[in-house]
Amino acid sequence: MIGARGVRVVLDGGAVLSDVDVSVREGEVFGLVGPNGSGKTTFLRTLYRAVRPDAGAVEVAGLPVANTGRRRLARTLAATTQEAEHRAALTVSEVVAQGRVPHLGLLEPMRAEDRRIVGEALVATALSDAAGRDVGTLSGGERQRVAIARALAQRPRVLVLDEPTNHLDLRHQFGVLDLLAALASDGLAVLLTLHDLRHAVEYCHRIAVLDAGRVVATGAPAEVLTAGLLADVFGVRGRAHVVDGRPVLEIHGAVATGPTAP
Ligand SMILES: Nc1ncnc2c1ncn2[C@@H]1O[C@H](COP(=O)(O)OP(=O)(O)OP(=O)(O)O)[C@@H](O)[C@H]1O
Repeated sequence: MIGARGVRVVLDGGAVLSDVDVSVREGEVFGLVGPNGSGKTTFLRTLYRAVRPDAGAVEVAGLPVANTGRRRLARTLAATTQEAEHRAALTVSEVVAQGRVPHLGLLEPMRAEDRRIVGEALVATALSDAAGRDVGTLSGGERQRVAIARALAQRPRVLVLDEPTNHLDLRHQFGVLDLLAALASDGLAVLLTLHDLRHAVEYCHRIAVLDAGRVVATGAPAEVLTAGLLADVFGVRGRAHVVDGRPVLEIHGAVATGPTAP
């Protein structure tokens, strides 16, 4: 559903992504992990045309992103971003209803079917009780869920989420991850960035590890997150292993850095 080959992105004269290959299949939760500044957000931005690769090709559900109009793309791919969004005086349900725009004709009002889909997105994100609230009055975590609900209302085949568990309390972190797992098992391709590697191990079918703009490993999380990779890329001591058939990640702390020379 997502196919990126040889992607290179240069920003301000520096290579932010080099030779990135990522493929995400239908029905898969795919995690993009890596330290701060490794290029995760920039890669996601290439998928919805916010960043144009300097080399390589990106396809979403068979559509070449470079030659596909935003509206056509938005009927296939929905994204939630980390960028602050300022929406003056809109209610939660009005924001979620924006997800239907790519499916409507110009100035065409929402149909009963669209309203049903918006209602389902609110239920899926536990926001039905907040439907009439002004988004400006919501907490960071609630706004995160609104963004996910709007993406779901797009009824995409591919869902791309930048740190969807950011700002969420523990219950809602697992709520969102369980929801994404359920959506993937219904056939959606889900690509997300994550900082919590335990979530990556527990929820992702596969991950790609980005380090300084390059993919250094791709595969099942428990196989990829070796002690050596955790130390080299993330600077932590730990390992992933399988306990009672379930992958588990142990992290014991930061890699000790020796005393700095005077
Ligand atoms: N518009 C831009 N112009 C110049 N450099 C940029 C721009 N956007 C991002 N960068 C740089 O590209 C690199 C990768 O940034 P990116 O946001 O993709 O990383 P990330 O892995 O998502 O980081 P984080 O985990 O901190 O969110 C960083 O060094 C960043 O400073």
